[in-house]
Amino acid sequence: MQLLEVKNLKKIYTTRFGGNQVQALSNVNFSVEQGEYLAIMGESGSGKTTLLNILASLDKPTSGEVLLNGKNIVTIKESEISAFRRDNLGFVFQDFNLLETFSIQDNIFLPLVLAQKNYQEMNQRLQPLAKRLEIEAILAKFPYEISGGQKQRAAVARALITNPKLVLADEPTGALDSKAAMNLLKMFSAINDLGQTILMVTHSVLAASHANRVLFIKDGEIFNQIYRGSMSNDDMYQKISYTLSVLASGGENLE
Ligand SMILES: Nc1ncnc2c1ncn2[C@@H]1O[C@H](COP(=O)(O)OP(=O)(O)OP(=O)(O)O)[C@@H](O)[C@H]1O
Repeated sequence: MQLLEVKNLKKIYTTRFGGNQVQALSNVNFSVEQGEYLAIMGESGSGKTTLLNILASLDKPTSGEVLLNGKNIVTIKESEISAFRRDNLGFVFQDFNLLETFSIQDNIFLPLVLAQKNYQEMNQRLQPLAKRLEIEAILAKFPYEISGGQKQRAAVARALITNPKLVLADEPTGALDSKAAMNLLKMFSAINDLGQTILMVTHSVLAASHANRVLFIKDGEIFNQIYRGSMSNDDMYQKISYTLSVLASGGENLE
């Protein structure tokens, strides 16, 4: 079943001074199946953040459609956007975005508090998640007392606790050392194996090599896609590296 459909997406920024126009997305089309794990790559300035912001309903496209479960999120009323985001999407950011004055448990509870769930339900949802993400021992701690890897696992728990249809991750391993990054990627794979749909924007070949499909953006358009098929993570790594090297040399001659 198709969870997300992106159709003819275009985004033109008009700069405040001088009225210059920048075409960040020129014509983006792709869809994501329920349960997929998709990575989006592309050189700096290719339009990844612009795309993610539109998928997160933080920004509007100039034209085009984004359908989540058939509902066009581009036309949702401003007054309904926060609730829509809270009920359908989970976010994982590069720099964790945890509130420093809240305990880890309260950070994870936050989206449910905003959705006015009672404590018993919040706790029932937290326990299996905390176990799976190996953060049971740090729930009472504060962000400044734990490692980057632990912070990111707490952020993943916060993203998952609402049972979102789609998890959007923006460079989730960007601030982690290699061991913590690998640990997080294993957890993402395990979460995806349980059926969670994940869309991750990343510059990291290692991170993208864990996804089931990698989509490359060049100059605001989809340039190429790699499907995992029966490939191992190592095979994916090689193929992604090759595609990025072709992209960096101008994008010609891709086999
Ligand atoms: N608010 C804005 N106003 C004007 N131009 C913008 C704005 N945001 C992004 N752009 C331009 O749109 C294009 C795409 O930018 P975007 O940030 O989406 O790229 P990116 O692929 O995420 O880059 P990076 O990997 O460096 O984060 C770039 O040319 C950028 O300069």
